[in-house]
Amino acid sequence: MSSVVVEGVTKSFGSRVLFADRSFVVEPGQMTALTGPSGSGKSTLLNCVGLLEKVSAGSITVDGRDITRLRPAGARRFRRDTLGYLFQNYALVENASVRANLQIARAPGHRGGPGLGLDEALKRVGLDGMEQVPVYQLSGGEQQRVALARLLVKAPTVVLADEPTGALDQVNADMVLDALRDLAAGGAAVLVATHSRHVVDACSDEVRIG
Ligand SMILES: Nc1ncnc2c1ncn2[C@@H]1O[C@H](COP(=O)(O)OP(=O)(O)OP(=O)(O)O)[C@@H](O)[C@H]1O
Repeated sequence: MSSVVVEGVTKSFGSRVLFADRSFVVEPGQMTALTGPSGSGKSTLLNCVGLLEKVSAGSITVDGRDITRLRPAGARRFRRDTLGYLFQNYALVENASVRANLQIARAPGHRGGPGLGLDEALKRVGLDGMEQVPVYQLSGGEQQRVALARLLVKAPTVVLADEPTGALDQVNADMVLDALRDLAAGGAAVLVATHSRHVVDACSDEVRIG
């Protein structure tokens, strides 16, 4: 179980301050919506928690460790063992099969929950029978569902989702929200950047920036 403690975080690009002195906590079991106008820095803040961007000031503590101070090897371990993400570009290996993309999620040493088996996860997202298909042959919505299945297999203790229902129809959007809620119910700390009221309503609380 991991809580994410964001304390006094500021992010600037050059002289432009995107957000300043932001503090909030996402507890294990909580699904928090991150909202704010377009350009306010929601994706950037998720990227800071995912260690894809550096904070300009402040700390982000997970399991009592300030992850903004991790060296590259520690950052890699954090991403591999603790973090799961559902971003707009899906971050899948396009030439590999659906099954291979899910197998990567269970790297040795990961510290997530028990997670779903591969077959169960594929069934859950409606992609059973497609294990051998290379990802590049799938539609955008199907790729999004592979990324979701990968999260369910990994069962990470910190989950970051960036506009996870943006490109999906209602049925698939609800599938994504149900899965994220299940991860939270299993003890994950889930942070979801969104403009959608429907997504905010599915969350247990809301942090606004901008
Ligand atoms: N590497 C970078 N260098 C300079 N500016 C950047 C960089 N990354 C993001 N920005 C700027 O920071 C601002 C915030 O972007 P971000 O994508 O975090 O906003 P957002 O709140 O997620 O927006 P949206 O709701 O439209 O997705 C944007 O104006 C963007 O151009």
